[in-house]
Amino acid sequence: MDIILLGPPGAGKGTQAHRLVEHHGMMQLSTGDMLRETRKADTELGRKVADIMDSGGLVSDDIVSAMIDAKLADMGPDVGAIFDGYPRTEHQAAQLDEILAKHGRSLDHVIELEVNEDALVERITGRFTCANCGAGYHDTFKQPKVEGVCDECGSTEFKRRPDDNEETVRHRMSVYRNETAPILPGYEKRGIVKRVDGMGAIDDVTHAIDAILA
Ligand SMILES: Nc1ncnc2c1ncn2[C@@H]1O[C@H](COP(=O)(O)OP(=O)(O)O)[C@@H](O)[C@H]1O
Repeated sequence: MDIILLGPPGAGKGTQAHRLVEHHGMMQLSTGDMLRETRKADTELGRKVADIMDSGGLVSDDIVSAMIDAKLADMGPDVGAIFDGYPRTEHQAAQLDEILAKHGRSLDHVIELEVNEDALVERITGRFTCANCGAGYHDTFKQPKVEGVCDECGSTEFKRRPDDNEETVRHRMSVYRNETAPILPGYEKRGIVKRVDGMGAIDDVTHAIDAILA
């Protein structure tokens, strides 16, 4: 089963994708995570990607689609893919259709996490993750149970994303509205869009997604 998790920055796509990986043995394909790896390299591409990400703009469609194509080539046909942060433009959506067809796969659901944009800025600017296992936390909403220690793996190292500041977040929201939201009508015509209230508790959102996948 292949699905897209869709929603603005901070909607909780990454959090829910991690849970789907744990509960359903699916594979998370996050172009944001892939690009964060790419930017670490001291190469021309790494520096270009870092500049674009820090401004909140979009990396080129061909670069991200090639990354997705390469990941799917390595995946067994029975492992479900969770597309997280991809596709983000109408061109990427068309590219994904071609890539899926090439690998003999198809989309089952596009799950849209519906959220209130004003709340997102607070969510995003307060978030941080475990540097070791990637577990997500928040200054106000979800501190580790023991201060400074990851609940999941015990690590004491945490990190914040450089693009999680208010100015960049607001730009990423407008990019979502202008570039990404327009891909929804195409999927709606195919009857595969499912909407989930992304403002509820993390567990409630997970239950709603589980019900769609069941
Ligand atoms: N599919 C994509 N197409 C173009 N750029 C992307 C794509 N995925 C991620 N990026 C780049 O990486 C940044 C971070 O993406 P992501 O981790 O998905 O964060 P968020 O959903 O919180 O904005 C984006 O702002 C953009 O610059």
